Amino acid sequence: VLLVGCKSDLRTDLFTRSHSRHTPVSYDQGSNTAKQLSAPYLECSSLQSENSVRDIFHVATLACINENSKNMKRRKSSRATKRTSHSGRDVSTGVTTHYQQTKAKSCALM
Ligand SMILES: Nc1nc2c(ncn2[C@@H]2O[C@H](COP(=O)(O)OP(=O)(O)OP(=O)(O)O)[C@@H](O)[C@H]2O)c(=O)[nH]1
Repeated sequence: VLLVGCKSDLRTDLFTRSHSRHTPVSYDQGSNTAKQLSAPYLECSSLQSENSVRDIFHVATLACINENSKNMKRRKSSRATKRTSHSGRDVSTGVTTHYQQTKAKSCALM
């Protein structure tokens, strides 16, 4: 989960500050809410910079890739444990069995 504060330009917009009934959220408010969610906090303004919006997608993409690779590592290690227990060998020795080697080569990524 990423928490994204949008329209960050309104924080410094004089018209918004003097005429709007709503007060823009401060960086600290956004950041604290993100902490409660255990999520990174980012801000952007499509009005000020297209790059800032692109950066959000960049960070979100990297977060997805990292999450996927973590999940794959978790899946791999749980499969290794299963294989080891299936082969009846002790994992704590760190010895790679022939069974593990041949199975690892046959895995398919979807
Ligand atoms: N000040 C400011 N206004 C913005 C920004 N991004 C969008 N707006 C304005 O917000 C309004 C809504 O923008 P949209 O791009 O239509 O937002 P949306 O949420 O996709 O709206 P829908 O397409 O109706 O779902 C428009 O008047 C935009 O000009 C921003 O970064 N800063």
